Parts: sequence; structure tokens; C-alpha cells
Amino acid sequence: MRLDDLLSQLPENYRPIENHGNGDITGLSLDSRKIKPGYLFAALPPSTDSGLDGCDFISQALKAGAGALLVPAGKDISDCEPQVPVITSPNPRQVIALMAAAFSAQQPENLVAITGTNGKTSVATFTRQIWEKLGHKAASLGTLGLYPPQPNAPAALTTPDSIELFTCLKGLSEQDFTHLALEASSHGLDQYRLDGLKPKAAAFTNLSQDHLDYHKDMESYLQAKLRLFENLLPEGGTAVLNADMLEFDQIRSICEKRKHKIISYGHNISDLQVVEQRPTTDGQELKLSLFGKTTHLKLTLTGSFQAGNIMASVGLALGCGASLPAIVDTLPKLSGVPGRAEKVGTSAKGGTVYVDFAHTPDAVEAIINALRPHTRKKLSIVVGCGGDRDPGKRPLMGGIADKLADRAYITDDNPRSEDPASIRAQAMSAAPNAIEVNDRRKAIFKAVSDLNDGDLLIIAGKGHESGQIIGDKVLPFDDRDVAREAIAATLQEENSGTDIKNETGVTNGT
Ligand SMILES: CC(=O)N[C@H]1[C@@H](OP(=O)(O)OP(=O)(O)OC[C@H]2O[C@@H](n3ccc(=O)[nH]c3=O)[C@H](O)[C@@H]2O)O[C@H](CO)[C@@H](O)[C@@H]1O[C@H](C)C(=O)N[C@@H](C)C(=O)N[C@H](CCC(=O)O)C(=O)O
Ligand SMILES: Nc1ncnc2c1ncn2[C@@H]1O[C@H](COP(=O)(O)OP(=O)(O)OP(=O)(O)O)[C@@H](O)[C@H]1O
Repeated sequence: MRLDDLLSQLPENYRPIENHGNGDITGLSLDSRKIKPGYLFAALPPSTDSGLDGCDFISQALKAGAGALLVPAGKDISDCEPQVPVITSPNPRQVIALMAAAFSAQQPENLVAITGTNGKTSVATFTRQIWEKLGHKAASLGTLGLYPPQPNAPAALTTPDSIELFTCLKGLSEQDFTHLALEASSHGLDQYRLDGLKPKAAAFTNLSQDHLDYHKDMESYLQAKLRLFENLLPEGGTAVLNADMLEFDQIRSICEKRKHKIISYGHNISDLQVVEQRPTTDGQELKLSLFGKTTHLKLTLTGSFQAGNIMASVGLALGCGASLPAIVDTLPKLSGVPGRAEKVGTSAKGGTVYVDFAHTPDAVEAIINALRPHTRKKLSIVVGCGGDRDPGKRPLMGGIADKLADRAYITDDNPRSEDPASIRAQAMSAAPNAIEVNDRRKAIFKAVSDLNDGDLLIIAGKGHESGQIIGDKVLPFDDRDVAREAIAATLQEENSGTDIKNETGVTNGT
């Protein structure tokens, strides 16, 4: 594609302010290591104080055959002596996303995006399942990756960078996927990774403290998420909003100004209202008011918060044109999300073990409240806080676990470059009754071995993840596998009479 043709496809007010020359563009990349001959290299400014500056890699990109450059306006790159067209923009991150959307051209026709602190993966997964059960070829994309898996699927991030994202959307369209539910993280929205997306509907699940290492304060965090509704969802698109949120009126009024159709959901009075919830052994029974009509429903999903997530998915499916009765028929058949309130097994003495992805204060509270009705006896939780991420969450998570659970074990969860003991100390500072265990495996073994008949244990933080990040290494670690081993050890202990507490080396919380 000629560079001029590519630029002419960008909205008028987003066109880069300078354009020196024209040329054939064979691809786009924001990473010099991925440049092939004829590619345009977008040299992006760092997104954080410790990030790298893409302009430092221009020479490398030119050596690899870059056929054009996109650089921040005002940046002097004469040292690199580029012999290729150079375009400049005050906002190259946004321009590269719009270029990626124009370059890839195709997106699944029915596309929805979900933002919110917690629940994005769950809502994306349930929305995909609803569509599949309605007979559509549907996919979901987010923290769990692309489902169903496809070759060249984006890796690692919840919201992939714009080039990976739009390449993926094109691939899905070529494979005849008509429906896609994707997660819009606040980082992704703030860094314009999704600009150029054409969603039919968007949902806002909730807002609570997370990612303040990046956004600095809750207002900036909210503003990043609001970009989905203010900048990306086109006029007339459907905004699915949680009526239980404190910010509901504010978000609704923004959506009204943008002339979005609004579908509200939640426990408060709303279009898709959860009126009553009753936990059952294999899920929950719901009394709903759907646009004023009372409906009773049985879900095979554990966790009261999943009822709200399901309502968000119903709103998104409605926003893409499905009929309400057809959607409601699919709901009893929906299955759980890996690593979200996932039951792993039962210990020798009869304690039940769940693994959950709760890694924010709000999610820790939600999962404890959600599973409390499923135990007759004591509820315990293993919890840790991530290193190199929002340290303000640590005492909040420790405090909530300590206050709401009968037994809280505070341990490590991806310490990254930080000293794990210091992270634990911050969580312990608000958790006077908690037991500190300096190794996640030991913590899980101890918590499982402490279970008695009727008790329930939540292992929080990793969910579906399969690694523990220590320094810059990812060591294999799956909470579900470790929990199963710990359960097996209780059975072995019962058979042989050995004391596994002594085997773990944990005696008194250290
Ligand atoms: C803090 C953050 O979000 N950083 C993202 C940001 O990086 P950055 O631009 O600031 O800095 P950088 O990656 O160090 O490099 C700068 C530029 O130089 C380029 N480069 C770098 C090295 C090289 O040899 N050549 C080269 O061209 C890079 O491609 C980049 O364009 O832009 C990059 C390109 O899009 C992202 O890959 C990177 O995500 C990093 C890996 C990351 O860990 N992000 C996390 C925090 C994130 O985005 N998480 C969210 C939320 C998850 C949740 O809800 O829990 C997510 O969506 O996953
Ligand atoms: N609606 C909700 N309200 C509060 N907590 C929730 C809600 N939905 C899920 N959670 C909690 O948050 C955890 C993560 O859920 P999920 O993966 O769906 O969210 P997410 O927004 O995709 O998270 P991430 O962005 O970190 O991937 C769950 O394991 C559960 O503990």
C-alpha cells in the first residue's frame, strides 16, 4: 500500500502534521526487532518514566529495511540520516493504531469491548459462549489469550498492541469469525492500542483501585476507561453500564451526550436487574427483572459476582442484535471461566479448595463474599500482592483478607524485581491476625492441610496463570496443580499417618 493511500484513510483530524515523501509500505511495526523490508517503523515515546524510547531504535529499524518512519512531532532524528519518508505526529501512538486499523482493513462485524477493573475476562468469555450457543462463529480475546486459539494470536497482554490487535482482527475476519468480545484494559485504552476499533457495543463492569502505579490516581484511571465510550464506541452504539457503580450517573451522562443506546444492569433498579440470588451446591438461582419482566434462572456458575457479569454479557449480545428470549435460553448452559472461582478438589478431611484470579482489593472482597455461602464452617484464603505494581493495593488486600476470612495466609505472588518480604510486610501491616508464609507453595500446602470438614479455601491471585515471576524469570507455578498436590498429600497423610505440616517446613506462619 502506498503511504499516501494509507494516510488518506485516516480521519482528517488525525492525519500526521508533516509528511516527507511517499513510498510503498509492506507492513507496520512499533518494534525495530520485527521490521522487515518496506515496513513503516513507528518510533513511540515511552509510556512511563522507565520505558524505552522508540526513537533510540530508528537506526536499527533502518538497517532492517524500514521503508518509512513515524516519529513524535518535534523530535530531531537527523543523526539517523533517514533516506525514507518520515511522517510526524504529536500523537504517534494514536496514529499508528489508526494506521494499523486501516492497513488491516477487516474486523469481525459484531465486535464488543469490555472495560472495568474486574470481570472483563469473565464477561468476554460469557459473551462468546452466548454467541456460540446462538450458532455464531465467535471468539474472545483478552487475559486468557485468543479463544478459540488461532495461529499468530497475540501473546501476553490483556489488550495487545495496536498492530497485533488489528492483524488478529483481520485474521479472524478471514476465518469467517463474525463475532468477537475483547477486553479493553486501561493501559490499552490510555495508550490508544484500540483506536480504530469499530465496536457495536461496550461494557463498563466496575471501578476500584488497581494500576495506580501507572495511572497515578483514580480520576486518571477512570478517564482512561471512559475513552472506550467517549472516543471509540460510535454514536448509536450500545453502552452496557453497571448501575451499581458509584460513577454510574457520570458515565451514563457521557454516553447520553454521545447518543449511545444505554442498557443498564446490576442489583440496583436497571434494565437487566438481578433481584434475588440464592447459592446452590452447583451454582446459583436467580430472580431477574429483564426490562421489567420477572424471569427465574438457574446458573451452573459459582460466585455471586458472576450474575452481574452475565447480565453485562446479555446487554452486549443484545447490542449486537440477538433477541432477549434466545439469549436467556443460553444462560443455564454457560460454563465457568478457567481460574475464576474454579473448584479444584476436596481435602482428606473434607475441606473444599477453589482457585480464583482475585488480585485487587475489590476482587478479594467479592470472591470471599461470593464463596462464603458455600461453606458451613471456616473460610480461609491464601493471598499475595504483585511486585512492581500498585503498592497502595497491598495493605488494602491484606486488610480485607484478614477481616473477611476466618484464616488468611499472606504469601508471594509475582514479586518481580521487589523483595518479597517487603511486599508481604506491607500486606501484613493491615492484617494483624494473618499468617505469613514466605513461599507460595508452602502457603498452599499449609492452608490445605489446615482444612477441616466443611471448610472452604480460596487460593487467590493467579487463577489460570502458570508461572511465578521472580526477578525477570518466570518459574512454572500453577495454583491449581499445587493445590491438587496439596490435596493428594492430605490423602496420603491420612493413609500413612505422616504430618505434612512438618514436611512443608512451616510451623508457625513463617
Ligand atoms: C507500561 C506499559 O504499558 N508499557 C507498554 C508500552 O511500552 P513503552 O512503549 O512504554 O516502553 P517499551 O516497551 O519499553 O519500549 C518503547 C518502544 O520501543 C520499542 N522497542 C524496544 C526495544 C527494541 O529493541 N526495539 C524497539 O523498537 C518498543 O516496541 C516500544 O514501542 O507499549 C508497549 C507497546 O505497545 C507495550 O508492549 C508495553 O507493555 C508492557 C510490556 C507491559 O507490561 N504492559 C502491562 C503493564 C499492560 O499493558 N497491562 C495491561 C493491563 C493488564 C491488567 O488489566 O491486569 C494489558 O493490557 O495487558
Ligand atoms: N463483577 C465483578 N465484581 C467484582 N469482582 C469480580 C467481578 N468479576 C470478577 N471478579 C473478581 O475478579 C477476578 C478476575 O476476574 P476477571 O478475570 O473476569 O477480571 P479481569 O477484569 O479480566 O481481570 P484482569 O484485567 O486482571 O485480567 C475474579 O477471579 C474475581 O475474583
